[in-house]
Amino acid sequence: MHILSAAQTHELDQATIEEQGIPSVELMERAAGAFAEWFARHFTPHAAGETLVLCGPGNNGGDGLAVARLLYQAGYAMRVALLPADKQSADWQHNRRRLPKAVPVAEISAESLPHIMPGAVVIDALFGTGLTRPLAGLPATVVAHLNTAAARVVAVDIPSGLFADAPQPADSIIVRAQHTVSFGLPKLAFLLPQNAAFVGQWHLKEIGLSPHFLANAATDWHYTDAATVAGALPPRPKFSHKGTFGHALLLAGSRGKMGAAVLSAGACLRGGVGLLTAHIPGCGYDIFQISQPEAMCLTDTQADFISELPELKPYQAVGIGPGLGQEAASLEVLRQLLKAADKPLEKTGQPLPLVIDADALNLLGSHRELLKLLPENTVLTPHPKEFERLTEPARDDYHRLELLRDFAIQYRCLVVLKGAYTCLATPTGELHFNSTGNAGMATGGSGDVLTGLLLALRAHAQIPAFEAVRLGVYAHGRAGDLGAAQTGQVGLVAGDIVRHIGPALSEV
Ligand SMILES: NC(=O)C1=CN([C@@H]2O[C@H](COP(=O)(O)OP(=O)(O)OC[C@H]3O[C@@H](n4cnc5c(N)ncnc54)[C@H](OP(=O)(O)O)[C@@H]3O)[C@@H](O)[C@H]2O)[C@H](O)CC1
Ligand SMILES: [K+]
Repeated sequence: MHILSAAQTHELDQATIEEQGIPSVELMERAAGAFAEWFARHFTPHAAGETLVLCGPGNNGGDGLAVARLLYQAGYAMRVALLPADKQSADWQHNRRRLPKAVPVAEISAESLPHIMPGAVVIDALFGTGLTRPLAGLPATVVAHLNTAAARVVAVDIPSGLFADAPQPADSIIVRAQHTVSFGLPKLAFLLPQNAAFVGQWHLKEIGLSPHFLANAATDWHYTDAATVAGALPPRPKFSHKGTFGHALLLAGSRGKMGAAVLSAGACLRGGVGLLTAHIPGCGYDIFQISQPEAMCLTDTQADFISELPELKPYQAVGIGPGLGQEAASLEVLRQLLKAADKPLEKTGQPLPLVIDADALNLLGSHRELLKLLPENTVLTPHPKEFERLTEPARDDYHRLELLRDFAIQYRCLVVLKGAYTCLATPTGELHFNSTGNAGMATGGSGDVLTGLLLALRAHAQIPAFEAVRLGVYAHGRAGDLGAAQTGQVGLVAGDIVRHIGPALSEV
């Protein structure tokens, strides 16, 4: 699914109206209808009590007026407060006329701000995607008043005061909504941690926007959902054998961190790899062989860390990092691996696929001269702190996305920035935000599981690099969601994610 800029969203509206030959108020009616339907499923008229709709002068306010009418007709007690303006949009005026006389309407002024009881339900329709500057003056006063009222706020399309697609001053006055009911496509702002307190839970409503425009819109921002990855995993042919799905090598573990190697290996096996060999320090032999009998195991001459790179010929992909530690000898192994992997393989003509995680990323961060050795399409899976070590501290979430994109382009690699809405950056500068996963996955070992799964998918000869990573990120999150459905988010551990990789992959 695409993510569009505010300007493109406006073009999308126009394209829909022209293509479908409908008046623009019809599109507003669809949006208001979708909002009212969501509202009615979340609040009974009794639970909502007297509901206040705050309306601005544009089409977001027009949506609010239409919502007030529809909810009034559905039996809700409604009142409306209008922000004064020199000019209101045509569709606003249309819906102002259609508002039943029985709904009380007040004009807002600094002296008469709407009275809001604690716990009251308020629908925020002040500003939407047409916001052109941070709120100031009366609009800012109204929003600050709303934010201190301890109301239950549901935003129409986007919380008022929030830019849909761009950074804004840190002290901007923005509605703090519990829910945001948005139309058509997710807004970039919803996917950034810095906006979570404004957006609350967001819900997407289909309003029949032009599929033709959506398919052809030029954007570097994408949202990976179930439809995106459907069919990405080729069916296993009847006459396949274990060689068909690749032989992966995992370099992982050190004393006290063998669990990372075990979890990562488990995920790789559940990710459908044909064969897995793990190269681990001597101390981990019994632990690893007992807990992962399906994998083969090579032990390093060092007991506590990895100091040797095995012969790479047998392998179709290599993962390095989980539980690795940062010994000087392990750094040398990483250096040798990067050099060896950069030669094109006989079979594919491509460099050996690599997945680099955890301490291997930290080693890259502390020895940045190694970055230029990264073979094309290498997969890096940093969390924001690890990413910062590879680049620089980000000013805000938008700046971090900029750094991420630049890094992926400069080093021609696939960078998976982990977090809620994990973001995959590609060498061509696209950003793909993931839709699956939950806060239960913020637990030790979760990243090791992702590395193992990505390793399995990169070893698969029939899945191109980018598709493999996008699929792996999606399936990892989905496995976490399936796991949390059983354990709850609090009780979820990384092993639960491993156990649900199979079901997650069979869904796609
Ligand atoms: N496809 C869809 O998503 C649909 C969306 N709909 C709804 O329409 C809004 C977008 O409506 P639009 O009229 O473009 O914009 P807004 O309602 O957000 O606001 C525009 C007015 O607000 C003024 N403005 C902008 N910034 C400020 C500010 N900081 N302070 C005060 N006033 C501001 C602006 O005037 P200017 O001064 O900038 O000229 C406009 O008067 C979308 O979010 C949806 O809710 C459709 O209903 C259906 C399809
Ligand atoms: K709004």
